[in-house]
Amino acid sequence: MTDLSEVDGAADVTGELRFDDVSVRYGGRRRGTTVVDGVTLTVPSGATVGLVGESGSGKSTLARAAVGLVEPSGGRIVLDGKPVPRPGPVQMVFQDPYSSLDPRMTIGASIAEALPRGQRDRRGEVARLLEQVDLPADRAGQYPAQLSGGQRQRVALARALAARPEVIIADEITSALDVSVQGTVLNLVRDLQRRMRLSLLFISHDLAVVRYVSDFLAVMYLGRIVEQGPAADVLRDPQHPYTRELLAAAGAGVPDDTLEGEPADPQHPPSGCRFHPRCPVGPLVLDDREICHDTAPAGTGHRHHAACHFATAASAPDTAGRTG
Ligand SMILES: Nc1ncnc2c1ncn2[C@@H]1O[C@H](COP(=O)(O)OP(=O)(O)OP(=O)(O)O)[C@@H](O)[C@H]1O
Repeated sequence: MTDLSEVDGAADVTGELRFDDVSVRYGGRRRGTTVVDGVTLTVPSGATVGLVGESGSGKSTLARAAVGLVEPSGGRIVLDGKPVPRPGPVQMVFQDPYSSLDPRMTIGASIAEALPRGQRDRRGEVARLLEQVDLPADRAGQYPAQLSGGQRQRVALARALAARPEVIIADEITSALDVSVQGTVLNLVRDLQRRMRLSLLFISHDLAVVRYVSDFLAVMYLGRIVEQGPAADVLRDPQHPYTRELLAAAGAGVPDDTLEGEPADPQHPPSGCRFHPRCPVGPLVLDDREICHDTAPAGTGHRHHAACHFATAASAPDTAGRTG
């Protein structure tokens, strides 16, 4: 069984971010809600992992846990096998560049603030960072309100790069942007990731966007990873019924929040397989869906694996009764 962490093989690689059986609970032990539930996921060094799933599936919460904005209630998050140092090597870029930049600070000051202590020639370094995100150095004297949404997101990226990160977590970074600039920001992120050999966890509900940048894909549903693997494999041969739904919706240009079935409610997650109330596959292969109703499928974490009792059911209907 190959874990994504083994993909690169080399032991001395840096920038490998690993979520190891991570859970996050909001609202206290008794009455709280577990919105991330036992997630195991690796962002291999220098690779891009796309994390998809509908709104509320826990993607942002997982990301926030990686940068210390929320505390996991279980499991651990490690960078190259050690607890993630703060601040520094793991940087997050958020959906809304308006709220992530201080409106009272010039662009240059915002970026300079994120530079490591002891950085020499701070002005020159800010200019270099602006250049890296395709902005002229004279923008440094301007304020966020003087920039377009796309330009502000470039500044947010420059600010993240200022900290000399090994890993960038990009959470819906193109969703709030005008459609006309989404492509250029996406290209920029992809180019920077490759050029600087960054590890990138790229979060989006939009599969069309994610497939464009990702080496690996992870699909999240109600706090759990339901499928993960090399992007090409997952896209060519999706194993989980939810992944297939997402792909079909993306192919038809349908927003994922219009998928059929009961909306997922993290406060009352279904028993067994969390997807079972919406699943089109269980009833096809089994007279009753007892196993789907009663038993959570084994988690993912393998080279290409889906957490479904009938993972290959759509492509091989004769697997009825299989419980793997
Ligand atoms: N600070 C919080 N306190 C309580 N519940 C929260 C908090 N933040 C998020 N949640 C809940 O946790 C669940 C997961 O939210 P999260 O934002 O991680 O999902 P997501 O997949 O990123 O969705 P979206 O794309 O809409 O942000 C949701 O039900 C949300 O309402």
